[in-house]
Amino acid sequence: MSTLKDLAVRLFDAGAVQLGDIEAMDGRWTPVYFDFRIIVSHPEIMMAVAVHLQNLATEINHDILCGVPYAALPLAAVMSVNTSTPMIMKRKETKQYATKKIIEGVYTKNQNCLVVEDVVTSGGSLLETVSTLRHESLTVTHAVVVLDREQGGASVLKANGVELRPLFTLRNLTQILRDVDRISDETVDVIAEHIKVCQFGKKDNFC
Ligand SMILES: O=C(O)c1cc(=O)[nH]c(=O)n1[C@@H]1O[C@H](COP(=O)(O)O)[C@@H](O)[C@H]1O
Repeated sequence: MSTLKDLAVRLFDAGAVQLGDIEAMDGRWTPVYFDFRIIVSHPEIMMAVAVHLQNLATEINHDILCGVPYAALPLAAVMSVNTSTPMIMKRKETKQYATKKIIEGVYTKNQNCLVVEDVVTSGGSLLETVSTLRHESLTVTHAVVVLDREQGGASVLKANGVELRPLFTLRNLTQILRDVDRISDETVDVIAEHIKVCQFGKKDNFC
């Protein structure tokens, strides 16, 4: 299995990391944006990310997997097949005809559902999925994610009974990329400052 350091470099070289003044979700700005959707075009990277997430998942009691739509759906699917763990899919909107479902797949009340996500910033997207799953009487206590941007999402999730297990944090990922000369010291500093001033769930944040 590739190391996390190898994986970070492969993600960067595949174009998953964008630097600059970038508009992220909900009109917020960031000096670095991670687009992990590109891994659908790189099966070997997809497999490596899924296997690393599976390893995190072995320490968490779960019966079923659910990826946050859409970026984490293929990741959850690969994990499901690799580990023979059933998966369900949360729709973005309730289907308007026939089954009228919000969740696709088979599940039963009180099953432990492990949520899979690509990026956590404020924790909002993940929480939305958790709340739908809980509404369907599934138990959710943990989420595995590729990247925790360390901008308050983990605390928000913890306050809502969800423990986050990330493969990377924004600081350790930027440090890895600095160590292999993919990014400059200046970029590391800009990102560190962004993490400091843009904290969700806090009063004085500048996001
Ligand atoms: O908008 C973001 O904050 C974001 C930053 C980033 O580097 N990569 C990224 O994919 N995102 C998007 O932001 C979502 C997570 O943001 P939160 O809902 O604030 O946790 C992800 O599911 C992505 O849609």
